[in-house]
Amino acid sequence: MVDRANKPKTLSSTPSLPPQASVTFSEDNSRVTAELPTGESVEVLLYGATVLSWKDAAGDEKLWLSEAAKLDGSRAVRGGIPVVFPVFGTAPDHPQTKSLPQHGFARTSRWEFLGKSTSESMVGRAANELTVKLDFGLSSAAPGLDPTAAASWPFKFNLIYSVTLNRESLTTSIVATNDGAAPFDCQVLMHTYLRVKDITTVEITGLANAPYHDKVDAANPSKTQPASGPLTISAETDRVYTPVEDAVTVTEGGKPKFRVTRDNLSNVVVWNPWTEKAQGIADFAPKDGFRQMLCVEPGAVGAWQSVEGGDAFEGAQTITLLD
Ligand SMILES: O=P(O)(O)OC[C@H]1O[C@H](O)[C@H](O)[C@@H](O)[C@@H]1O
Repeated sequence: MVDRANKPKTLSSTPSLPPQASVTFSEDNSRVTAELPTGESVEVLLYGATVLSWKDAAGDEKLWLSEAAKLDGSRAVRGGIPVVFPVFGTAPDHPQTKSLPQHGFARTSRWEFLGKSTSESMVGRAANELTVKLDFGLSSAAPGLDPTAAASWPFKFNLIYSVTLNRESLTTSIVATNDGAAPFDCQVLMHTYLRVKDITTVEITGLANAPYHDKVDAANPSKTQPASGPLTISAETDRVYTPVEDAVTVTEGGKPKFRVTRDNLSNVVVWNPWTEKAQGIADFAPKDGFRQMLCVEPGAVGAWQSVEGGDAFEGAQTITLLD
């Protein structure tokens, strides 16, 4: 007699396949959102092509966005990931860019949504992992271009900005093409506001031995990060690093949280306004919100990138979730 309870199980002839999963996607005239079948999501405002939100599968937000951020196109978004182009800060001594407002015009122009693409890979945490890429464009001929740009920066250019989401990471990349004959100089930066729970328990590694420009210490700005020990934040911090290492890691409460890697972006700005500066920033809310944010901003801002007619500058950041 066959002992049915102990009979080895045999595979059925056709293994059951997972249901066809796809990316959920929505678009209106102000923003674009995409959600992976596993729940991770990203939301991008056309104004500035600003990433407003990046959530993991559990719905936990990874970016800090001010409660007073203007999302109506009246000013650059305070939080998320604004795109800085073609100047970081202001450059009163640089003839081409001296008339531009702080951080240029990419973050104050309305970008066009160019489309989405999805791909599947077998690598990573899960087989059949989906990746979604959202592409945005801004050119010198675009109707959404900030009018101050047209008046102050008379170059022919085309920008493609791509936001790529998968289960573990978010990548933002830019291609800045010179469509004219005259060369132009530019700087590029991704002004990422990372969300943390408590800035006093945050440690930043990957900056060892890195020279930096300390914007808070105007009298003595040229410094070098010590060879050992992480960077911690306990006061206003505004530093333009040129890291020696490839990745900057943010840990919180001793646990790795984010790894930020760069492609062709040789600088990393670390910014936290702390108490007084936050008080003075009109769209920064709540005023103690600096405790829940840390800007880690990959960019090419230490020098000018000179782009000849027909050439392009490309750069990217990838933020990987470690927790
Ligand atoms: O107020 P914003 O123009 O958005 O600039 C916010 C901050 O951006 C960067 O991190 C700069 O290094 C800071 O000096 C600046 O204060």
